[in-house]
Amino acid sequence: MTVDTTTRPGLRGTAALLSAALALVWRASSTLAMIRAATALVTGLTPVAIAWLTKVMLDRLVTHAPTAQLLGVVLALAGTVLIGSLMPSIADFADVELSRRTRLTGRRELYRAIGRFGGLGRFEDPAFQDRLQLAVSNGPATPAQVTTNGLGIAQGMVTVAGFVVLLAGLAPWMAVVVAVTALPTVHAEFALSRQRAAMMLQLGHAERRELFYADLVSSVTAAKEIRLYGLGDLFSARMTDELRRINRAMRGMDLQEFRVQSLLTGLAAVVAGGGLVWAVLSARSGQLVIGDIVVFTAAVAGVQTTLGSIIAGIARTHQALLVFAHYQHVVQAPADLAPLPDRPVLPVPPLRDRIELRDVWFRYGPSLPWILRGVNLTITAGSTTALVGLNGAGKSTLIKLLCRFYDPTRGAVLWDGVDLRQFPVDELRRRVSAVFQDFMAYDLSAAENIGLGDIHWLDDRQAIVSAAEQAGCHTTVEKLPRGYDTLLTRYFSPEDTPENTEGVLLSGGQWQRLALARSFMRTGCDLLILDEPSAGLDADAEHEVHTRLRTLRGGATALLISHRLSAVRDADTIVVLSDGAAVERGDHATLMDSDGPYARLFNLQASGYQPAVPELRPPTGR
Ligand SMILES: Nc1ncnc2c1ncn2[C@@H]1O[C@H](COP(=O)(O)OP(=O)(O)OP(=O)(O)O)[C@@H](O)[C@H]1O
Repeated sequence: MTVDTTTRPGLRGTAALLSAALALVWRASSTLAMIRAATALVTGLTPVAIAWLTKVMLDRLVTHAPTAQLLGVVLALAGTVLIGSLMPSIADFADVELSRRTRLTGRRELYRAIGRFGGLGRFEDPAFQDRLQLAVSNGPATPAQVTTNGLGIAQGMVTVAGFVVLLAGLAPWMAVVVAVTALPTVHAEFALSRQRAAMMLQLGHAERRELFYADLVSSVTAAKEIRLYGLGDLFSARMTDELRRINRAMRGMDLQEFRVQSLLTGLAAVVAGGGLVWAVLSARSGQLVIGDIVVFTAAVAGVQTTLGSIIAGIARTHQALLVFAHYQHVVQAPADLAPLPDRPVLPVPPLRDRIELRDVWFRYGPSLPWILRGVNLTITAGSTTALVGLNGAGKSTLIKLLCRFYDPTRGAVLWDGVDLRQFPVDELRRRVSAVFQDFMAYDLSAAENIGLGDIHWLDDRQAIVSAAEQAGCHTTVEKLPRGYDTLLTRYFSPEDTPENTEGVLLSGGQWQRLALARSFMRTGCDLLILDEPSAGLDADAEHEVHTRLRTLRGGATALLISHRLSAVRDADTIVVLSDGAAVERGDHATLMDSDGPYARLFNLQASGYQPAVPELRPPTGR
């Protein structure tokens, strides 16, 4: 794991984080923020006013002041107590509501930022995932925590300032002693908050693993294998191990905090006790009157308690800011797909001529092996190109580059001669439709599962039905209990139909047809990519999909990946990818004549032995 610099952001960094957190709260609700600030000011002044009014009342009582004056101060005292006791409820309400609204705004801005990540690289970076996890789980709550704690600090400062003024009138040295004893507390609290924030980041990794095992044990997707292979206990044990590790780290931190707090409380008690002895002795010698002792005691206790809470508030704010730093890191992350320097950004024109991969080299990380090694490949506009090759040859990787989920490590992908990096990525993707090998099965209705292929037509039932017809799944969907409105999951239940509360699960091949229908929603796209579109289809369906592909793609350029070579023999061009390079290309007849790797694989499948994965061997014993 990389060392995290956000645990020590420095003074300027802290100030920037603070203003960003406060700005987020202000965006969430400026009115509530102002109400909360007002309650902090009033609450801060209340204890000082009470102490002072108590002193005045006692002095008037001792000096036998007129009843009206005495009652006046009693009424003022009662009014102050009343206002003071109302403030916490108002502050609590404002805090909770402000926190709710800030979380909403924070989450919205965070997910908008995540949506702006154009590529996939960040999602595969464990260090970034740790930050992301922290940003998602705790980040949006931190600005409200910063504000509440910040106002608590301001409120405490008002109280301390008031008490120090009162205390300085009686014993200036005591004000100095109380302030000096606060210094070790400040230091200790800062150190603790830094440690806690660093621990949270480190635990993020363990928490993700714990969540991973917890999800596995309770997920319907994993339920079959877990039961068949008897993995439940293993995964539960791993989950509890992670949880134990997390608890151990947190317990260690709590204990350390407990020890430091106890020491500091002891120090404060010694100072307060010493002060009280002095005050009592001074009163006996006539230097102080009874009201002075009340003010003195209230001021020492008030200053110490409030200083304690100010310091704890600063530490909590500091810690919340350190967590907020991860949120900011994610929200402000620069574009992960950098445009080409010194080249203009261009609108994406409709594909007229060809897509070309020119000497493309690619690896998923600097320390990972090369997956594509100098691929040169031309995909002619309006034609069907099939990409074939053994498992791991790099076929899916190549289409990920075409969709610009990653940029080539070396070389370029050109769209009618223009480097893909010169196009706005969203615009490029609007010209592409795809069925990925690991396509999504959404826990939504059948109509939505198809309509998501083009959200502009999400509510257009006619467009959805027509896409389903093209993919050959219209009849299947129509026969579902609620037709296109049937929920394709048993994870949720339909909200509006109490008499029919169960969703329906589809078979693998049926899901694949739905994914195909989803890709057909995007009519008028320039490039249609089908990565193993027929792997889960029965023989009839496979034949139908491939024979109809020419009409289905409606003039678009098609790129087809399949292990069933009979399915791609009609393609205009077949490209064989081997070990990260395009080793053969041509139409079926040409490649068969040349008797190379394609012909060998084709003959192997045609001979009756038709594995979907040609090189797959039966597992050997260990
Ligand atoms: N996100 C990733 N991070 C790191 N390595 C990856 C990633 N995705 C794929 N690889 C590696 O890249 C290589 C090529 O994978 P790819 O999925 O492109 O092969 P393929 O030709 O589509 O294989 P198959 O026929 O099995 O689908 C594999 O060795 C795989 O381990």
